[in-house]
Amino acid sequence: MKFKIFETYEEASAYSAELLAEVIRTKRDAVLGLATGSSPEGMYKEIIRRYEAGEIDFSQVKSINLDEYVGLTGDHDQSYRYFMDTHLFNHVNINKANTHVPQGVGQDLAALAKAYDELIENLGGIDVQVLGIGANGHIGFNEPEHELHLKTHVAELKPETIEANARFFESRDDVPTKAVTMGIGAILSAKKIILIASGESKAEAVKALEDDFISTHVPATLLKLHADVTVVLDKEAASLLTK
Ligand SMILES: O=P(O)(O)OC[C@H]1O[C@](O)(CO)[C@@H](O)[C@@H]1O
Repeated sequence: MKFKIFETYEEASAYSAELLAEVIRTKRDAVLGLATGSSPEGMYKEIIRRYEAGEIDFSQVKSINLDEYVGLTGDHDQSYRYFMDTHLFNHVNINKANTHVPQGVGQDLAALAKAYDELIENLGGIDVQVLGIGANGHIGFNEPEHELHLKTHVAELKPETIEANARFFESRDDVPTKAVTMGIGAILSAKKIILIASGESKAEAVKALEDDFISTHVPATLLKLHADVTVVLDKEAASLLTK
């Protein structure tokens, strides 16, 4: 695991954008595993800037997102499909048919989850997976538990996650209590992983990435088992690191 620490969130975002751009430069039809939330927002801004400067071509790129709230359709302004459209896809020349976000609405979410894992396989796997991290150490919506799922599944959100994400909704009661999320297996099968964290609220979870343990109670620590993870931090998120 490599730690890259920057003075500001903007610098960290520019660095993450460069890592992602590098993957696309190397492989025009790369499969990007993408994340939502506030952590990667700055990276998407920088990616759009680079696209507008003619530095990145998305015409062959495919994307697969980590998660989606159960109960929200893609046109809901807090759905992760809506986030991806408005923060990235609507601004670059990606073919929308090549962008994938789990469906949070449907008769049989378990069947849809199974189909999502098949889709990842059919795409040929994920070339680079972008991740944020929850203050409780979650990645995607793989929340701290005794056991974690390898495959895409419906997850119950922890009260602290509902609390943290309430800032995006009108009230806490509007925050969905469940989400469909890729499992730890798909995340760890990505060839390369970029984890972005910003702000003091993430410092403790980030510290767990440095310590010598893995635990399903801090899901992000399982990333230590992966050979190519870059953790991109601003100085506040890095404030408890000893290195
Ligand atoms: O980046 P944020 O908004 O702090 O959220 C942390 C993580 O938790 C999630 O909300 C759940 O996947 C992600 O979207 C994000 O990476």
